[in-house]
Amino acid sequence: MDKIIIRGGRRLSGKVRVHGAKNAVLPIIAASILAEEGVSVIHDVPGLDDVYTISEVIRALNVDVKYDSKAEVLKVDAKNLSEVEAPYEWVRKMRASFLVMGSLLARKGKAKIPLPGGCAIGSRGIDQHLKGFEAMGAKVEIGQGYIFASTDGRLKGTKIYLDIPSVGATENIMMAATLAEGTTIIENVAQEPEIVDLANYLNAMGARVRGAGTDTIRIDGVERLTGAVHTVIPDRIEAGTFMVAAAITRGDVFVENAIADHLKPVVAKMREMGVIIDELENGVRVYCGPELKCVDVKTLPHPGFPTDMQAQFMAMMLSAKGTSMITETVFENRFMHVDEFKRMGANIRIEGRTSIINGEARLTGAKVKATDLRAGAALILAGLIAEGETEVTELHHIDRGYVDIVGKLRALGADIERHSTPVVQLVKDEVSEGIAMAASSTKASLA
Ligand SMILES: CC(=O)N[C@H]1[C@@H](OP(=O)(O)OP(=O)(O)OC[C@H]2O[C@@H](n3ccc(=O)[nH]c3=O)[C@H](O)[C@@H]2O)O[C@H](CO)[C@@H](O)[C@@H]1O
Ligand SMILES: C=C(OP(=O)(O)O)C(=O)O
Repeated sequence: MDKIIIRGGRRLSGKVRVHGAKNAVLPIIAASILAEEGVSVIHDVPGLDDVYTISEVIRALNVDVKYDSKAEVLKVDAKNLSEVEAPYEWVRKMRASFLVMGSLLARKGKAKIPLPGGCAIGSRGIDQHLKGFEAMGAKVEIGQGYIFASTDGRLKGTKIYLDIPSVGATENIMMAATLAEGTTIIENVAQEPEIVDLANYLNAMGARVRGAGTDTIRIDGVERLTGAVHTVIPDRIEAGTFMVAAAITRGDVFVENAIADHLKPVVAKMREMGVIIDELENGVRVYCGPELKCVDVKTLPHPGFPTDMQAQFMAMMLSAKGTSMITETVFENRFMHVDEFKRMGANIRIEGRTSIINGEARLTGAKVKATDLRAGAALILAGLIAEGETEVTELHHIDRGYVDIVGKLRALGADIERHSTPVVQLVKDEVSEGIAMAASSTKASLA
């Protein structure tokens, strides 16, 4: 069993570089299969387990995918796309696999995808995705654990109002609409930077998408799309995680590549806590004095405070003066880290969708498990200030979304190491073109 060991008490300083965004690259890879000809060359693709998973999904559709993990470049040639069924073995590993549905429906007129199911942080419905496809003329059937969608001829452009500004539904419908007949207008859409990045990539492929980043997106359907060159935006959640790492250890860290504009609520709340953040040309410098103040945070769709930073903020609140509160409005079960923090000596109370966090906690190292991706990151952050040794397990969650978090924190001065089983290490070392994909299959079958 892999584990991360942290001995707390070190102040972090130096520079850390943020990788390309997981939540931008996953829909972009799903969109790459829309291209009837030409190769897409996608830069700044992080070597994450989730990237390997979605790559395997599109490979199963007979798409040629090559990943150069050193250069972080992914090449996709989708001209031979022939299959329409995404394999359960990959979809069950990662919900975002469902994002291939819109592209498949648009390009092949049908798609068969296993129901992604719930996950630890919530039930995570897909009704808004399906409502969008149906409004465009698709017939959707659910049975034997699968969703089967089909259309006679092209999808038809129409007006769709989302009941909630779902990130995934916005992306899936956007992709489907690129090849639809006529104009699709989607209202009450998600406005995350990752939506804008997807729209930019689709437009580079020849699509006509306008309004991404606002609450209404208009897509004028085109006949065909071709491969395109694109560079993925930096990961704002990875950036935020390192910003918290700097503040929680009362350190001084330059987070290179962080785009402050994408991090407005995070920056604002950290400043409210007393953290100093200098917005520089190529990143942000984060430092602070010995004392942090308590704050209240409510997670919301963008441009509100991101739910994906909630657990990391809770770790930081444990070291602040006074009582902080977090209200989680996006996912109904995203407080699983609370019990793990308690194992480290935290005093936190949950009342409905709100956590009440008592500050100035004297955290002590303990054996804890990552219950989901960001919970895992938050436990590492807590370990950085805990007295003694913290051991974090269930690292597959963390590997979905952070490239070498241990190496990056160690380079900043943290006392942290990862203990891997030899066979996993062996697989991880396989990095040349194409081999990384095979390695991930091997790794998955070992998981
Ligand atoms: C790969 C990716 O980009 N993942 C992000 C994406 O997830 P994801 O796209 O799954 O998140 P959504 O915005 O769709 O979900 C937000 C909420 O809406 C609900 N919902 C969603 C769709 C639907 O059809 N019906 C429905 O009820 C979900 O259960 C959830 O409670 O946005 C989340 C919210 O910012 C982030 O935490 C995830 O990191
Ligand atoms: C919840 C997350 O991702 P996903 O939607 O891929 O589960 C996340 O990135 O924190």
